[in-house]
Amino acid sequence: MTTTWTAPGTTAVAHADEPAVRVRGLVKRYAGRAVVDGLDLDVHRGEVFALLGPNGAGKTTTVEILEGLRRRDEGEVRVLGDDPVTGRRAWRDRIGVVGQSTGAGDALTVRETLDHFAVYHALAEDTDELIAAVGLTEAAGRRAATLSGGQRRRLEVALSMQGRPDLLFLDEPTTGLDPVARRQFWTVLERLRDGGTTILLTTHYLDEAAHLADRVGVIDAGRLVDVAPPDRMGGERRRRSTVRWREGDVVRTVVTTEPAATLRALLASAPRADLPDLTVTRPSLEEIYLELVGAAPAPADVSHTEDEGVLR
Ligand SMILES: Nc1ncnc2c1ncn2[C@@H]1O[C@H](COP(=O)(O)OP(=O)(O)OP(=O)(O)O)[C@@H](O)[C@H]1O
Repeated sequence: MTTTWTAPGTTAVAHADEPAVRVRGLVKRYAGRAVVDGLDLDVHRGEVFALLGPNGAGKTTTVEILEGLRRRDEGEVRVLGDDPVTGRRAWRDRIGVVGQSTGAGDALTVRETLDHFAVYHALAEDTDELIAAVGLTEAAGRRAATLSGGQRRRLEVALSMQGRPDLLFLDEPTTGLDPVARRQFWTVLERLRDGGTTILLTTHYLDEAAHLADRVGVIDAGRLVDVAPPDRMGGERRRRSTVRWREGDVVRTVVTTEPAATLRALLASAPRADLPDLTVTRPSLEEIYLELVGAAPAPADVSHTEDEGVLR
């Protein structure tokens, strides 16, 4: 697996300053209920963007609207400069899609599957190169039905790359894969990104978002509630540190935006005291995410304690 993939459009982009995806005020209703509710989103060319959010938040609905598979009720959507509703074959060929369920037939081998689907593309990529790019060379002669979950996902990615897309959509690409297969899969995606392909993926794995994404968007109840690089997600909340130590059997905690000052005060107040189990931690992406989607206590809970540096 040494091939670096190069998306052809990256060398001849017509509107280089236009984002790959631009969404404004997107609304989708089912039975009168808005499941996407005024969503704004930009995905820049060449970036990996991860969409996170609880079950039912509207991720798949949004992505399928961008792919042209579902119709929107309101809002503006531009994908590679075109409206997906009117996108023609040339536009569709610039887009790769990996959905939640597989579309690959089981009776054909990996190589036969790729050859079979090649006819759907105006300019299909060479089958052996695709197989090498996703690391399936050893399994090229095996029937799709006998592939493991991870190998199957690779085959789907190979299929999605067949038209040499500029933009790749992946809906929960690593769900069900074991930790080793997930990391191998990340390598495939990183190679695509390095070749210039823009990637929009949805995931429930925060470590996946943190590892792969240039930017993460959190969607909740059909709206984007935060967008940032993974290490800056949560804005001010991110700056909160928790200083924790043990006094006898009691664990003491201070939540503060100035951990150095807290540590100095602590040491000054008890110069000879030991501070067993002392730790200073920042909120993880998972903690920030849980707060953003309302599944963890809001930061207001601790801000009073933070300001006063009260031990509790
Ligand atoms: N065809 C449909 N008809 C009616 N309701 C739908 C339809 N498709 C989706 N929904 C509803 O829209 C909401 C958003 O669904 P969507 O699949 O976009 O969520 P999601 O964020 O992708 O969730 P998950 O993480 O579980 O995949 C859900 O309440 C779902 O039940």
